[in-house]
Amino acid sequence: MNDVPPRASDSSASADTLRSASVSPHEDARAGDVVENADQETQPLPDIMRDDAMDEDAPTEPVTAPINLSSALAKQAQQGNAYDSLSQNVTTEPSGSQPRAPGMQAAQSMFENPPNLARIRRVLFECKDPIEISLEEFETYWPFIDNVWVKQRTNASKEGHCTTDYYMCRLRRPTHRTSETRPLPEGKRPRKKRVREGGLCNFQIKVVRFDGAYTTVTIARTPGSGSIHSHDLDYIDRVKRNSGLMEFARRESAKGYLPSSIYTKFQEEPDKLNEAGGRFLTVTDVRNVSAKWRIQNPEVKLIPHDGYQLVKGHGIVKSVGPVSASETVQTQPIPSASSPHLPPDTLSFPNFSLDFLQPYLPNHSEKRELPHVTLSYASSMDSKISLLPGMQTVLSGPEAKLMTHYLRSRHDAILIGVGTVLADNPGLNCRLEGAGGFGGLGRMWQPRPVVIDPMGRWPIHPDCRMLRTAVEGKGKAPWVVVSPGAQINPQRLMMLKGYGGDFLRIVEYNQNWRLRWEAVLRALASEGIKSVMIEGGATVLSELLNPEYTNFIDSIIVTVAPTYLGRGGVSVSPDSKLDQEGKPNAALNPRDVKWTPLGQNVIMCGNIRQREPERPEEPV
Ligand SMILES: NC(=O)C1=CN([C@@H]2O[C@H](COP(=O)(O)OP(=O)(O)OC[C@H]3O[C@@H](n4cnc5c(N)ncnc54)[C@H](O)[C@@H]3O)[C@@H](O)[C@H]2O)C=CC1
Ligand SMILES: Nc1nc(O)c(N)c(N[C@@H]2O[C@H](COP(=O)(O)O)[C@@H](O)[C@H]2O)n1
Repeated sequence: MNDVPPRASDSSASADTLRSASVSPHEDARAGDVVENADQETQPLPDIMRDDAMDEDAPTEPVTAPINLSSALAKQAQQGNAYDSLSQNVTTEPSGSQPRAPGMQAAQSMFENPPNLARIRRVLFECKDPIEISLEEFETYWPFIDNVWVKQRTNASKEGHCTTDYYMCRLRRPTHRTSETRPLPEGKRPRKKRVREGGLCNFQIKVVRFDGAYTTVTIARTPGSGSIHSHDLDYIDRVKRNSGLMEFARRESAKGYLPSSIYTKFQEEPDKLNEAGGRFLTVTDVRNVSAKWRIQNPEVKLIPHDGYQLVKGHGIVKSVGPVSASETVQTQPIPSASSPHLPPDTLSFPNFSLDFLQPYLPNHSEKRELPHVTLSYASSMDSKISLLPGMQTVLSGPEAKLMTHYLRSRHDAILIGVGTVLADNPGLNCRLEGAGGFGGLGRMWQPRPVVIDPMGRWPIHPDCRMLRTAVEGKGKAPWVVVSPGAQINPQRLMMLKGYGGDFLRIVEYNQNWRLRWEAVLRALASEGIKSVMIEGGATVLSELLNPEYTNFIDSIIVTVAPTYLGRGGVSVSPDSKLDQEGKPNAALNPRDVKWTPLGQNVIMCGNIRQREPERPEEPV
């Protein structure tokens, strides 16, 4: 299978696992480890410096005479523009100034976008014609497009009046480099690297600065360059953030604001954020900028912006009413009141206490190798989770449903087997009011759906609820865990990636030729997942309740429904167990068990794995 290439950072693991992949195939089982998940949301790709891409002797004169910025904009407007939003500002009015009602206070914007930024980014990305601009214009706009370009070399004229910088598109060169084995400075962790195939885009430009009576900068394609990029600007914006945008984040960090608060505030101005190339900005990007500032200012206690608060388990949420300093950390999120603008499937935030869940929930401050795993499903009195194989069956009452969505919001990922996807076509998002897409910002509280589909049985298409949910901004696109034998054609791969999802390839099997759960969990951990809620279905749950997996399962939260589904139903039941004398024994007894009535259901919470004792605070 070569449509999902191995990732450089996993080279040692994949080498091992590829060895075991030569063992004979089986429907649900192949050997392995993750080979790729090129989700680039949070990983700025390393800069690529070059050597051979440009021909030194190639003529460097532009083919046509350069035009200035306004002509370039006018020309672009005539040609029509496929992906600038209609709302983009086309005047030269600074985009920060919006008409205001008399007496209205202007809310402080996070952005100081220069005029026409979206369009000028496009002009500087496309470089259709040579363009001559003033030095001031260059210095204003270039930082917002510098993510596209990687400098190759500089030539200066003998008199020093003319400097030419040669750039190639970031996607010209592969990210994989042999310098990976270079020793790292003490205390530095190796950077997670993504492999990108080289030669993707042959777009090259030169930036000629001429210092005369006044300084001009000419930007033009070089003769060896392709006439267009092989991708759009969004693609690059997803791969790497530009430095103009990150400067806004740095300025807010220097005011002592929490990265999550800065990120939240950015998301409140989506037009300006997109205009500045920040559509794919992540909270990790902001954290990286903030971390640099904090090295110089370690004593500063970071705070949320005015009108926001840090809510345990949910990050930054908008405050309702005035918030005093002592209230900045609360245990209960307070969502805003229902509004007609919310989608019709919005669930109101539980107005009853869910504190009983707390001891069984992930503690993200805990340092651990594998994610916290919660098994959570709804069962009948006779341990059935559906009436018939492949038939979705409602067992949770309204209160238990809200609880399930709350649990989803408290986990980084929701995992199910492909049998459940085929039976239920689920959304697997959090639909509580206040979650991203339901009145919340970005993908706030939204977990990552993960589907175990070793042979690629799921016919993923844009109508699947998980993809529709992602497109509507109401959840994240799924990651599909496959084995090396899965036939994933490139169109399918590109389609899923286009939605923000991905395939994770696992090449490790257990003795029954099933994917090793430890490898699945490790793969998720390596993608930054700290907690996983496993919802089903019957095959997945029954397997994980067996003794060999109890070390990986932290807690179990079962919604028990007052009904018997009967013998034809689909059971959740681990294998039978015998004691040392060969007598039948209980297969599994959860510990620290608590039963809590919730509407017509009863919720059984228990621990499976021994919990780490709480570590005492380290003395300062
Ligand atoms: N009441 C509830 O809370 C829930 C009920 N369900 C119900 O469960 C039923 C579906 O259950 P199942 O058919 O058992 O499907 P399933 O969702 O457990 O998926 C089973 C499939 O997943 C893959 N798989 C799982 N673990 C694997 C491993 N370790 N290695 C390799 N492949 C692995 C295999 O392809 C296997 O055929 C549906 O009727 C659904 O409605 C599902 C989730 C929750
Ligand atoms: N907690 C719970 N109670 C039930 O009665 C159920 N049937 C399920 N099923 C699980 O929820 C998924 C559906 O999710 P969406 O509502 O589509 O987001 C389904 O696939 C099962 O995993 N769960």
